Amino acid sequence: MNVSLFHRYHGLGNDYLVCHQSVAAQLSVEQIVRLCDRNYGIGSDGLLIDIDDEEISRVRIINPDGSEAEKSGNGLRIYARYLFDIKRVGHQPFLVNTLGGQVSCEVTPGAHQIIVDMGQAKFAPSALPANIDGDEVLDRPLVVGGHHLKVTLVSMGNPHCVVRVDKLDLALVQQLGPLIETLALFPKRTNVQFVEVIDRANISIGIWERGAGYTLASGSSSCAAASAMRKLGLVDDRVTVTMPGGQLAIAFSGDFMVNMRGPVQKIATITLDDDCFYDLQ
Ligand SMILES: N[C@H](CCC[C@H](N)C(=O)O)C(=O)O
Repeated sequence: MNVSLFHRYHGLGNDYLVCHQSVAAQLSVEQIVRLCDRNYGIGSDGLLIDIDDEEISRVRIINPDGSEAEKSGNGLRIYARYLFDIKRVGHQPFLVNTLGGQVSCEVTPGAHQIIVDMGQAKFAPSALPANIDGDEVLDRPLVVGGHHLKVTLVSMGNPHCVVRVDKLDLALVQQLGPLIETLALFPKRTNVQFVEVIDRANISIGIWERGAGYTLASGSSSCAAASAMRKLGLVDDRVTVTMPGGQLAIAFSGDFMVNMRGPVQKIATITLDDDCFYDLQ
């Protein structure tokens, strides 16, 4: 493997490695899983692959379990900052293509606050996909692990099962998250958020990510949770989403078009040693 540079960033403690497609082309899925391992690899909540040989920059989002995600909110803010750092973009808004659709990004002055138009929240179960009839699943009863839940299904390009609770309990997120993620109801699995509505402008969420598990923050989860609460009429058009890792600002326009604004920080540029993969066949 030639010199393999990885750029490590985080958005509210949800961290990603970024690499160029030429580096990723040399990696097997097993090696990407190893890269994301926090003991045997560099450690990360996922890998962002920069595809720069198309008219519009494209990012592939790989979860720590090797599965590919259609979209990532923190991932897109980090990718936008990476493109700014390598001088492919400036402070003018620019388009980025993802598996889950095209988004518009903007790096604000100082490059620590990034704005992403995340596209439209969709409530049809088929958009996730979910094996359930009907146009929408809103505050629907669902029993999981003996707990009687109220769930709303939302797609941000990637799937989300939003559980509304009176009081957020992060231990319950970690207990029920993996059960919900892998329900047969979700043929491509799902991300999971538990949501407590604080008032019409504030929600608190706990996150269990598809293919990544418990994370401190999630941009697409913030968009999905805020959209679900907006759909239920419990919040207005501007919502601050508070997570263990910090806060994101969500704003709605039109028909559930979702705008997200939040921080990104660069941690390090890392040169990977081939020996990291020595014990892999
Ligand atoms: N694990 C997610 C992708 C990353 C989402 C999260 N890190 C974000 O910031 O949106 C999925 O499989 O859909």
